[in-house]
Amino acid sequence: MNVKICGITSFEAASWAREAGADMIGFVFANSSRRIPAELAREIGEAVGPNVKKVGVFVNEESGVICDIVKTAGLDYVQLHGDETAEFAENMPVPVIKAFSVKENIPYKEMFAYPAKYILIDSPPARFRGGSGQVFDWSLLENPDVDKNRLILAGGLSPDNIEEAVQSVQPFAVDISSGVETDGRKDETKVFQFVQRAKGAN
Ligand SMILES: O=C(O)c1ccccc1N[C@@H]1O[C@H](COP(=O)(O)O)[C@@H](O)[C@H]1O
Repeated sequence: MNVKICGITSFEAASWAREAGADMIGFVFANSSRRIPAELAREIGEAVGPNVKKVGVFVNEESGVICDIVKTAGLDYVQLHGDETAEFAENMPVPVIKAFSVKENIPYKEMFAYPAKYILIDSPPARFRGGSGQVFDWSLLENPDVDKNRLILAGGLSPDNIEEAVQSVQPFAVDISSGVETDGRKDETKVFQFVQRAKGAN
C-alpha cells in the first residue's frame, strides 16, 4: 500500500513521514490553514531527500503559477483539487493526481478517463476544498468502472479506520491530512500509526 501524508508544514513532520515509510508528502499551495510558501516546501523537500515523492496541492490555480511553484519547490506531482479541465491537466509539467469529490451516481467512466496518472476520491468540500477530515461511504467505490490501480483514497482517514479502509477499498494509495493531526499540527504518533497500519493492512 502506498501512503501520502498531506499538509506538511514543518521539517519535523516531513521527517516523521519519511521515517514511518510514507511514499509521498503533500504541500498545500491553496486556500488552507496548511498553506506554505514554495521556498519552504523546497527546503523541506531537500531535507527529506529523493525517496519520498513531493506533491503540490492546487485548487483552480493559474497554470503559470503552478509551473513556477513546481520548479521552485521541486515537485514530482501536482494534485489538482478543484475544477480543472482535462486540457488544463494535459499541460502540466509533471504527472497529475486529479481529485474528485464523491457523490451519489458518480460517472466513474468519465472520471477515470481524465488524463491523470492517479485519480483521488475525497469527501465533499467543507470550509476548504479538501482536508475536511470527513469520511464517506466507501461502498460507493464498489463499481467496475473504478480502476483500483489508479485510485487514491482520501477523506477522513485516520489511524483508527485505515485498516478497514484498505481492506474494503483496496486502492493504489491512501492520502491523509487532518487524521494525523492534533490541534491542527501533525502528530508524530499518529503519523507512525497511520503509515504502519496502512502498509500492514494489505
Ligand atoms: O489539506 C488541506 O488543507 C487541503 C486544502 C485544499 C485542498 C486539499 C487539501 N488536502 C487534501 O484533502 C484530502 C482529505 O484530507 P483529510 O485527510 O480528510 O483531512 C486529501 O486528499 C488531502 O490531500
